[in-house]
Amino acid sequence: MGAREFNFDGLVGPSHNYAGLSFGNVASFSNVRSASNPRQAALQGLAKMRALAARGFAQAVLPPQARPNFRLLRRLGFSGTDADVLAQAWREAPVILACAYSAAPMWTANAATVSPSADTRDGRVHFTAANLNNKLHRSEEYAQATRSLRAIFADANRFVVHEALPPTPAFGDEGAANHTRLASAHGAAGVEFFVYGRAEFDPAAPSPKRYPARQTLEASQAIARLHGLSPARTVFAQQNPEVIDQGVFHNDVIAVGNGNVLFYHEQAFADEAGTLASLRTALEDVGAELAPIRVASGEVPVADAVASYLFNSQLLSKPDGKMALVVPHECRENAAVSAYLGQLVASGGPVDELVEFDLRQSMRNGGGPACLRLRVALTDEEAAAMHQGVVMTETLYASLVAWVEKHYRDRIEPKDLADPQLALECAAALEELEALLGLPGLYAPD
Ligand SMILES: N=C(N)NCCC[C@H](NC(=O)CCC(=O)O)C(=O)O
Repeated sequence: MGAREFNFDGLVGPSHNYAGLSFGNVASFSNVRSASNPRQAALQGLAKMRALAARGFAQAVLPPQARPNFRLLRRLGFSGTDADVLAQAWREAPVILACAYSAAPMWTANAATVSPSADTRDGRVHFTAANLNNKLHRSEEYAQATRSLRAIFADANRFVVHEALPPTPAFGDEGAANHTRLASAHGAAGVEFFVYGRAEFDPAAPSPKRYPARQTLEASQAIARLHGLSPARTVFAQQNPEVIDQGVFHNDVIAVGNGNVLFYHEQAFADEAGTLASLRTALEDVGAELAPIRVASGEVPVADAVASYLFNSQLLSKPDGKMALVVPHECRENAAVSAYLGQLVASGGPVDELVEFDLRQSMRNGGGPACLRLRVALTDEEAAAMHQGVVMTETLYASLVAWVEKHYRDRIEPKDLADPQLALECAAALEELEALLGLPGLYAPD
């Protein structure tokens, strides 16, 4: 039975803006209050999807979320007509207004954790939407993410979309940004690798001092239980708290895995040797051998990895058995990273090609190629059973480009969030998108 990895990229929403909402995410903080270009952001994301689909990689799209989040604003005491709510929030709490307008659901690596059917006890594909409770602007994404995933993966015989974990610090969950799957092939049983930043119920465990650890061990363990994963093929490892304090707010900023390859920085994990040993043992259980690609600090310092997003790359298996590394342009602009990449593809190892994209609009908020996609490995039967309207084709690409050009602004500054017209534009865009993707009622209120 054939199986492929679909990358579900987030379609950037019409309110993409820079509000400095993510403490611990260096790019988000440094670009606070600069002007964004939502139209360009969406087109950059679509160009990546189109190019990878054209290469034969399985590519799909996850829709944006309704913004502004009036439910959040009203829950926080802003009242009256929609225009009154926006005006009052702008006057009294512009940061809360920015949270309600955030287009952060574009980073679909944080939408959910996904376990393919080859790994789960009941043989279904399991999804758990991430509660993202570390940041106000992301803390309600799980509701629409759950709804969108249930609409796309509706066949209960093959798919299950769990409720998000309790939204409390003990279960801080950031989805697939801290989860990697290693396997000999996408359809084969694999090892699920969860990386956490802190352990709530173990006060002695090390934790970062400066920036928050967003993912807990307890959340990762709960997901492994919910998804029915085999303990012998599940590895939990702690992220190095020192790199969290240097801006590595998710594991996918310092490591990425695909097939039997783990591409990682030597400082990624609290216990590098122990983590590799656990992965090796677990992989033996599925008859595979770990192929680590270790990047030393002498080759690429952590600061360069964070600035360039070298590890926030997509590692994609090609039909010839080799892998392509999908990187942002920033990797070419960083001397150490560019030199490293030149050696990597010439080394005769598993990665023999670089594919570069201009994703600057997303990068300025701390989102690289890997943040923008959720990996869903599906058998051919499962792929046929999901909703087909989200699969990237030339036709869908052309319709989405026309839709973006019709509805999106090319500039949003902080003051624009107070403009009631922007809210109307966002609503009109999403109403049309439901029809375009063949998902009527996607944004219907609960
Ligand atoms: N690494 C992965 N998988 N995802 C990147 C997420 C970036 C996102 N940025 C933001 O939410 C910035 C929004 C703002 O500041 O306006 C975040 O920090 O959660």
